[in-house]
Amino acid sequence: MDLRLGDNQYGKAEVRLVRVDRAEAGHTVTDLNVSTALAGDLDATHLTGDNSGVLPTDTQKNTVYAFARDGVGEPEEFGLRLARHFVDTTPTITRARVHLERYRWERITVDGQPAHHSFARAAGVRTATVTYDGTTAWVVSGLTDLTVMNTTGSEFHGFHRDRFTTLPEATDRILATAVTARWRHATDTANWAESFGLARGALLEAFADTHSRSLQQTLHAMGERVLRGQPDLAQIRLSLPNKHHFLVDLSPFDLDNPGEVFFAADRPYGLIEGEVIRDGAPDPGLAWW
Ligand SMILES: O=c1[nH]c(=O)c2[nH]c(=O)[nH]c2[nH]1
Repeated sequence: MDLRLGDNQYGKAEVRLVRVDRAEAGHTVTDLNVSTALAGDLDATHLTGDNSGVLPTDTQKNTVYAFARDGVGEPEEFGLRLARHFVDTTPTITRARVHLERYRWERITVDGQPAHHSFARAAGVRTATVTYDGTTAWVVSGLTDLTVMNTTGSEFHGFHRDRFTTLPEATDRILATAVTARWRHATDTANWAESFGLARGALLEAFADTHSRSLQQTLHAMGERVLRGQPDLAQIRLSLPNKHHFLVDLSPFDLDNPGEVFFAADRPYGLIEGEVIRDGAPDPGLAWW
């Protein structure tokens, strides 16, 4: 035969799970979007329609909800529980990948007091991807949609010019981006909450205190700051859309514009992506991304 079945995986995408912990002192909300992807000996279903080795995606969804009955914990923990369960209990499945997004709900304050059971959805999403192959569990933590802006301290000049280049050299511009970052842990045990807090803080601090000559340079500084702060992190990848802010020409109205009035464009946008890797970090194999 000149054709063969290539790589494949299957699972339930975007299982929306909200868990309420009803402590007397105050409720807490865990709001997740969970996606499962299983791989293994699945030739039969593709080639002959024999589904005896297929754990239905409906069952995978049910497992997410059933496991949540005991509590969810940190996204990495919940992902590890699920991934290990699918591989360790399903004969045909040799690899499970569980991707989680956790949405933020902040407690509302009433007359200076934290509300008992009222929350407002906050910006920014925490992410985790766990991949387990029956032996090793790879854990990647991250965040997305963390929108940040520096109103000065950003330059972009000295770039290559050709006959299509019109961009003026900028010695003082707005730098804004919505950070997507994923960092890979060298181990499958960690204080996930603390590690996430440190990484998020490092990203924000590096963005704020790096005098930027390009978003590429800022990206590298952000990645470096995260890895320097946590020796157990092996690798970080960043994807940074350059949210351009163009100074509006007010001269038709006989007005100057000393860097105060901007047009915030939403597209197109520069998309700057890159990674920082620690020398000697274990090979992530298929787990990365
Ligand atoms: O920080 C930047 N990097 C670029 O590569 C680029 N290209 C561009 O047009 N503006 C910018 N800004």
